[in-house]
Amino acid sequence: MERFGFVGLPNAGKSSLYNALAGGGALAAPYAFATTDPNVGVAKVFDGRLDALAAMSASKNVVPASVQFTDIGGLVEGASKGEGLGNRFLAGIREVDAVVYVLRAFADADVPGPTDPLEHLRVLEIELTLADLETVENQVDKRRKAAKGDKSLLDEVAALEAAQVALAEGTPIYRSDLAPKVRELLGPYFLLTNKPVLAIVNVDEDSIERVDEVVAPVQAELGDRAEVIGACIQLEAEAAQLDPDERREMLDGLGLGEGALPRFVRAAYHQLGLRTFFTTGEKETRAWTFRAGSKAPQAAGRIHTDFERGFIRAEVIHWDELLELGSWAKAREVGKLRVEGKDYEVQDGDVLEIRFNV
Ligand SMILES: Nc1ncnc2c1ncn2[C@@H]1O[C@H](COP(=O)(O)OP(=O)(O)OP(=O)(O)O)[C@@H](O)[C@H]1O
Ligand SMILES: [Mg+2]
Repeated sequence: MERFGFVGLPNAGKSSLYNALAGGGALAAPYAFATTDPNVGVAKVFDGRLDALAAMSASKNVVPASVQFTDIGGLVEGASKGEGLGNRFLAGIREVDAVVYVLRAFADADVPGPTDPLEHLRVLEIELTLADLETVENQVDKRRKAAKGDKSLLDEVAALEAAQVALAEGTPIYRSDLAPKVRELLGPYFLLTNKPVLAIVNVDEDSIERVDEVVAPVQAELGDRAEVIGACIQLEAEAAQLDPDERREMLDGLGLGEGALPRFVRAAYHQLGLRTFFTTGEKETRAWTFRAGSKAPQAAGRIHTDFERGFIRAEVIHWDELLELGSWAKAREVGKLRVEGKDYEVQDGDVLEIRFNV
């Protein structure tokens, strides 16, 4: 399952975000290094399309897509050199698929630390960049030597050298102009700044009405390199403790609609290049995750490896078209189910039925 790692300074709201997504379980406290060991949880990907399809099919079981996330301890200036519990914390996110920056913008006299999200961003990126620079410096000579005997490594060495230049200038890889191909060659080094980034700006309750204003400078700084979302994580975490009806009432009362979390999880999901297809029936309606650009057999393989191995064809209809027709049987009757073969590129929102033979 795809995994996100939260990073941020102490008291930024990482554990609160974890609790908001997981419905509790992590210690959120107004002192630095409240979190010492990583918390790993699973978040459902809220998806109105899934609920609509489940209602249409009167499904007994509804299964949303889900992603994993890791909450680690706060990083401080010097973390890359072992300050605080830095090195240990950083190890906890080496292998995540994407990084979520939790940037504090809330003021609270009882919670120590800076409240300017740009300052959080600055310190955070310095630490991640320095940690990566150290990794690259440790590897580049070794790889150069290895490349003497194995010319196939030359591209990788060039990629490391390019990364070293960018990082030494203080540029995180994801913000550098390194080509996608070069970034791919750096994959084996699990660089922290070579992952997609999503930022969440944690505002105070009084600022939720002008959240765009608070988010703007961060979005301006990151440009199109990262998506930025504003939320009062504390409120979202409190809402997450309630049962669904009460939660809706609370969030609605605050003018927050469904709340920021569903949007956050969807954005995170999208950022990773993840997409959803559905299967639906009386027994179950389910959302399945696949990578953007996948062909039908690979996408079907997310359901079961046999579906990929023995793939024959898929019957396909887009979710909204199916919903309009009202049932799978009706869609078949009026000839709206498309028959697609091995080369079909599955689209986000497709509803599939797989024919296979093993
Ligand atoms: N939007 C907010 N407004 C007010 N208080 C908040 C907000 N978000 C979080 N807090 C509070 O700030 C404190 C720190 O939050 P939390 O423990 O989630 O931070 P953290 O990033 O996990 O810190 P650490 O790195 O020390 O583990 C908690 O007391 C939490 O309740
Ligand atoms: Mg914490």
